[in-house]
Formats: sequence, C-alpha cells, structure tokens
Amino acid sequence: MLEAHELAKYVAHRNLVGPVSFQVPRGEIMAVMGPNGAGKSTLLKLLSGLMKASEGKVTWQGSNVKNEGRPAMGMLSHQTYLYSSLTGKENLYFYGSITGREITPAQIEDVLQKVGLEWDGDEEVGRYSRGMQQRLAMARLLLQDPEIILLDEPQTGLDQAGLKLLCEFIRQWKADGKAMVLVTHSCDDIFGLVDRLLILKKGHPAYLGECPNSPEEVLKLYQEALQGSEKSLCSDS
Ligand SMILES: Nc1ncnc2c1ncn2[C@@H]1O[C@H](COP(=O)(O)OP(=O)(O)OP(=O)(O)O)[C@@H](O)[C@H]1O
Repeated sequence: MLEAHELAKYVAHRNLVGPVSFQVPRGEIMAVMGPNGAGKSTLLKLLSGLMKASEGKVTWQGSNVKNEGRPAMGMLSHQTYLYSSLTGKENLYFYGSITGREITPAQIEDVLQKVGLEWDGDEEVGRYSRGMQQRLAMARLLLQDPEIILLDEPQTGLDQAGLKLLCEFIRQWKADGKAMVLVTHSCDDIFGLVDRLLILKKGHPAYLGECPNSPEEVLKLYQEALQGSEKSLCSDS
C-alpha cells in the first residue's frame, strides 16, 4: 500500500499542496482532480521524490520511502522526458538500464509491439509525433514494470486507439496489483477503473473518498467540492 501522511509542500510560506493524507492499496487507482494550479502535479512530484516534501512522509508497505532503497516507481506524464536525438529503441535501452536490470533486444521488441511502434523503433524520437512519443513512454513503463505507477494526464496526445491501449494497460496493471495515482482533467474511459477520488482546491483536499461510478456523478461531486466548504466534503481525511 502506498500512503501519504500529512504530506505538504510550502515554498516561501506559500502552500502549494497539503497537508494531505491518503492510502492507495495495491490494485487500486486514486484519481486526483482539481483546477489548474490546484497542486496535482506537485503532489505527484512529492510522491515520486522529484520534489522534497516540507512536511509529512510517503510510505510503501509501511516503510518510509527514502531516496535510497526506493520502491520501483514509474511515471507517465504529459512531459515524456524522452531524448529526441536518440531512437525509440535507444531511449528504451537507456531508461531500462537505469533500473539496474539487464534489458534484452527481445524485451524491447515486445514492448514496442505492444504499443504499436514495432516499425518505428529505429527512428529518432525527435521525428515522432506527439502521440507516438506518448506511446513510447508507455513502452518505457511496460519495460520498467514498477510497483507504483504515477500517471499525470497520461491521455495527452493519444488518439482513440492509443487511449484504448492505455485503458487496457491500466486494467492489466490493476490486475497485477500495482498502486496507481492518476491526475486527470477528463472523465473518459479510464474513470471506470478508478476506485478513489481526491479533489484538490488551492492545494487542500476538498474531497477524498470513493469515486462515483458515472462521469455525471463525478462532475457533480467535483462542482460541489469546489464550491462547498472543504471540511464538510472531506469524508476521510
Ligand atoms: N517549484 C515551484 N516553486 C514555486 N511554485 C511552484 C513550483 N511548482 C509549482 N508551483 C506552483 O504551485 C501551484 C500548483 O502547481 P501544480 O503544477 O502542482 O498545479 P496543477 O494542479 O498540476 O495544475 P495544472 O492543472 O495546470 O497542471 C501553482 O501555483 C504553481 O505555480
């Protein structure tokens, strides 16, 4: 289980996010919603360790997540962090190797095939379309096979087929027991897989609880949370 305990980030006395506490058990997805600037990406950076928390801590399976001995975490975001002068395959070799595992050509071919880039692996990533880059970032995640997956607007740039593929991967990751946190602005197909919902308003949790089943209910809850008092809508924080 991934847990945030009173996690907060302040910069020059300005509260960017938190304090917020939540739990994401293995095999579950927590969606994070909120207006622009609400602190969603900051929260993911705190969870991933890209940004140091001002207060609180993150634990995985009950142990403090520190930079040393960090559990495997993977990120799929609107920023791909791919190297444009390297080919698709070279990017995968590079990112695969920094996990410390030996990566074989067969594994590279396999993940490229799974994301529909089997003919594009030798092309420089700078020549990829935005959607192809996002598909390559999905291949990188498949290769890394982390226990915790952080998804920051992962739909960015994907066409309908790419979105369907992403949903299938997320369904499989859920079945495999990954713990996932998903930042999103849209109630698309992925939402059917979401278990819990955190709505941030100016960095504070305006709602934390079960995720409604239909997009209409999510939208209604979202609007109520942003209009209403933060405390009264906060079911378990
Ligand atoms: N390193 C930083 N230093 C100072 N302020 C920052 C830093 N990073 C983010 N912020 C500020 O923190 C606030 C939250 O930003 P964040 O990117 O987390 O929002 P968001 O909810 O992800 O927004 P969006 O929906 O637009 O992606 C913003 O006001 C932003 O300007």
